[in-house]
Amino acid sequence: MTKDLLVFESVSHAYGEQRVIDDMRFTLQDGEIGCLLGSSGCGKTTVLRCIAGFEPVASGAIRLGGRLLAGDGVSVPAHEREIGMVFQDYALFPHLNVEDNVGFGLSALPRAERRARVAAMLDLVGLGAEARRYPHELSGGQQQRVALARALAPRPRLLLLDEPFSNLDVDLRERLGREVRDILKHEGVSAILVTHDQHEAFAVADKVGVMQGGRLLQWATPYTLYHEPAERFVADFIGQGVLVPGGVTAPRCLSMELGEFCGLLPLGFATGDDVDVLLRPDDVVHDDASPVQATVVARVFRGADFLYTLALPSGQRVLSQVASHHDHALGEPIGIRLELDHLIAFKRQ
Ligand SMILES: Nc1ncnc2c1ncn2[C@@H]1O[C@H](COP(=O)(O)OP(=O)(O)OP(=O)(O)O)[C@@H](O)[C@H]1O
Repeated sequence: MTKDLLVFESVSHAYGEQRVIDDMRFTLQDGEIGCLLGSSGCGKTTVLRCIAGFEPVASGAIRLGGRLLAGDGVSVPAHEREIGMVFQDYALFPHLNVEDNVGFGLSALPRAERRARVAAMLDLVGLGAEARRYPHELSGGQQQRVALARALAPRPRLLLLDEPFSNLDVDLRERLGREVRDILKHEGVSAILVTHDQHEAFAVADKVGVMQGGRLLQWATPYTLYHEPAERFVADFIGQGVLVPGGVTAPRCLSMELGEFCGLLPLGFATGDDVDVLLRPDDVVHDDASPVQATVVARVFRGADFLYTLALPSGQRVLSQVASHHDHALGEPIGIRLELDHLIAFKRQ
């Protein structure tokens, strides 16, 4: 049975007059990895700082495992919140070796217990052989693993990770992201990750929250965000796709340049509504037999497939993902059709 761990209840925060978190609500279940995703300055780090206890909340409440951490005149000091943190720049102590870094927060434990916990944490992150090395003798990825081991050692109830992989190169970022997910799941530790990298969010997190200008637009699984974006911004921000114009011609029937589609439009639209329809590259299928032709205006070879940008007769652009043996030149017309199993549409204002 799932249990609420972190509950964010209508939290707002301002730096002076500037409101940077606006009535934000979400719940992280016990054992879940959540991610806050958004572009620079949208307030992600401020949310983490409020959870960690480095910033007060202006209104609302934050609870962890049923305990009120902040709000209603309460503010539990940061060191009493049972929360661990991992930062972008690792923040290791340069004068301590790896095992002393990892054991730093364990001074209350008896010596033997502390040594055992440090050894277990180093094994967990695959750095048992590096225990006596100093941070400057390690690669960036190894340093981040030490930071993770140090944060997990005191058995926090929640781990906060602020852009933990952004100083690493792309390959390592992906690998470490998967590793960190496996480690957190193995230890049963819940976490909140902050990133502006959508691939990272999808690879690591169970739930992702898309933020814009201090607001949380949607908090959902990566699958739901991709297939059922709740707002136009989320549709645009998550994955690749183009919003194309269409009109509702009958109940649940939509007409657009690429044809008429009935039965797929969600409820909530009225005949006569003008809408924008989200078309993902995998919705637009290359088919030589199709009467609908589009012209290749840009192409990116991605190994397994091409991502074509195509112009419809009206000039409207769409993206199409096509298997890589279909090699078409710029300017060439190709047949396309839509293959939709559901429709995402937004009413045009
Ligand atoms: N200590 C501060 N005092 C005043 N304003 C701040 C402070 N920290 C952040 N801000 C402002 O609050 C807003 C949100 O900042 P925050 O760091 O939370 O965003 P972010 O989404 O984490 O951005 P990034 O991805 O660039 O780190 C920004 O406009 C920022 O300029």
